[in-house]
Amino acid sequence: MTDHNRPFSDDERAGLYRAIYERRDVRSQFLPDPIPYPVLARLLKAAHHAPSVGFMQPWDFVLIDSLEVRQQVLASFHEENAKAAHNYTGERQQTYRNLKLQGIIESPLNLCITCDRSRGGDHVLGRNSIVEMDLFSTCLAVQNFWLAARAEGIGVGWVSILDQDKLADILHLPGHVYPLAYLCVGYVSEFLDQPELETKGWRSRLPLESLIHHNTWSEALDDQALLDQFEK
Ligand SMILES: Cc1cc2c(cc1C)N(C[C@H](O)[C@H](O)[C@H](O)COP(=O)(O)O)c1[nH]c(=O)[nH]c(=O)c1N2
Repeated sequence: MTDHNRPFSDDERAGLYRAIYERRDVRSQFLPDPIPYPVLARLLKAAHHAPSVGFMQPWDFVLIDSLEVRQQVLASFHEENAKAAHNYTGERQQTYRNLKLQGIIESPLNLCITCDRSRGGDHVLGRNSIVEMDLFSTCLAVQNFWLAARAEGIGVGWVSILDQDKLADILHLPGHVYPLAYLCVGYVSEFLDQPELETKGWRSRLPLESLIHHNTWSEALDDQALLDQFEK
């Protein structure tokens, strides 16, 4: 057996699940400490090892530490967030307005993970029928980055309340490059034990049992032995 085929030890497995369960979207708890380059390099390498359709690797990583650039992005956030608040009324709108939904300036590093839709030419293996597969691949790079960051004690917050075209302009992205994820990145004072939207009463985690279907969408899972596992 080659070394990389060895089974995960209990500790290794526990570490992976810990990163998954204790990863958080961070917006309020950023510390200003810079991320050392060896650590940042490990995170980017983890992102770059995500799966991608046809091994397209459509991502690029735009590292943003300029205050001026971040202020421009923040201005777009404020504009879009003001519009978003109008989707709600009354108490719900007040709750929305009280949510902190970005840490663009407080985090020492912003990172835009982009998707180059033309990488690999016109015919990418596996993207023949469903052309969004490059976007989905880039999301997986985001998740790898996010989980690796959690294992390094670094928080990540995804900010999507932005005007996509303005963001592309601010970052000088060419037309074929899509700004897929705008992330705030930095060490944190703490990781919350639940999603902030849950603690603030916005929305709760759905029961997993209610999301599992059997063979087709219209049939709920009725395998009690499996359902019992989710109680544990
Ligand atoms: C594609 C996408 C886009 C966004 C997010 C996530 C994802 C996946 N999230 C974070 C989101 O609110 C958070 O993941 C959930 O509330 C669950 O919390 P945890 O990530 O488990 O802490 C997010 N959070 C925020 O404060 N502002 C935002 O604009 C966004 N946008």
